[in-house]
Amino acid sequence: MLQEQELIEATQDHGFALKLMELLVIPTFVLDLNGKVLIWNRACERLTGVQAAEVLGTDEHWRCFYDLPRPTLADLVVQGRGAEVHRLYDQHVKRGDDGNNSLTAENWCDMPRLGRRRYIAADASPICGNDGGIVAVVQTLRDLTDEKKAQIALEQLATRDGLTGLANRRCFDQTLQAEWHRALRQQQPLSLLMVDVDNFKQYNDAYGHLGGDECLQRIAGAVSSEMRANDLVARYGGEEFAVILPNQSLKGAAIVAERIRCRVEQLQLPNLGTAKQFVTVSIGAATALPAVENEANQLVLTADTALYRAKHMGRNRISLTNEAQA
Ligand SMILES: Nc1nc2c(ncn2[C@@H]2O[C@H](COP(=O)(O)OP(=O)(O)OP(=O)(O)O)[C@@H](O)[C@H]2O)c(=O)[nH]1
Repeated sequence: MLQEQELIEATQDHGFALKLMELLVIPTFVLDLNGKVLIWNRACERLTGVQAAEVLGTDEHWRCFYDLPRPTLADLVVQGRGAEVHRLYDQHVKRGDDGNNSLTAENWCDMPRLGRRRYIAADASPICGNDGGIVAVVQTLRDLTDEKKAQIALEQLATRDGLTGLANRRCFDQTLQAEWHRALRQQQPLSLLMVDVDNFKQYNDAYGHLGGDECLQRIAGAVSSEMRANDLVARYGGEEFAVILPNQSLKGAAIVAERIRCRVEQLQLPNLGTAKQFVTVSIGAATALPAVENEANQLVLTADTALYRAKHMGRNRISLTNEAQA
């Protein structure tokens, strides 16, 4: 809050507006048309940990926010580079629609002086002179780190399985639909693996439910280790996992499935009393070339049928079904 005495002093000063800006509780800085810092208010000092004396008259203000050189939002306005805002900032970006080239954006900032990242929302607007021409650009900042972290935590809760950290069933359903439609548009195959732990009831009986939980976590790690960037592995339910393999043929899916099967076997988690003596998985694989007349659910059913066959044939194996043959 402005101190009363400071406010009185400010109003008596010719540079009332400038003084007021310096005392604003909102972190604010102002650049001249050469991109040099004219004002760096106290709230901005507090937010960045950088004193005004260090940046005033320089164009080094980016260092207060980033480890590597890049323009701030105000620089984009000064340089007339507003169109680049989409490339330089996270998706939470919009251009000012008031026709005066103002910009609004949010992103994670390194905050080198503080030594910890902060999520900052910024607004940059031109200050115009009497003739309407731009004389400076003002940038205000809001620290939204706590809100952003809360949002990320909520999103995690909504999409992650609590035990394994994998995508949960809800996330799987949404991703499968999205990938199905993408494959339909791009006329690419979509493959799915259903991975089920063998004789897991026996494992639970022998090692207890907590032991069983730990086993599921180890298997989740083994399955994830075989994934590429665009693949999705989810906990489908209980001791069953599902793997979405976009743009993957049945042959490619079979290779991934076999690698997963081997990887779990190599964990050598003892499951005494079973044929193999170790924890193993059975995997059903299916591939579809999506068409408007069929649905993603059919792919799940087909992969499930293949899984059932793998179990029936003795477990610790993979079984393939091309959807067209199902
Ligand atoms: N520890 C633990 N066990 C679970 C969890 N979810 C499901 N299970 C157990 O997984 C077991 C699954 O048993 P079944 O469906 O009979 O299958 P299985 O014994 O693996 O036999 P096959 O699948 O035919 O090889 C049950 O005992 C469930 O209680 C979980 O989150 N943690």
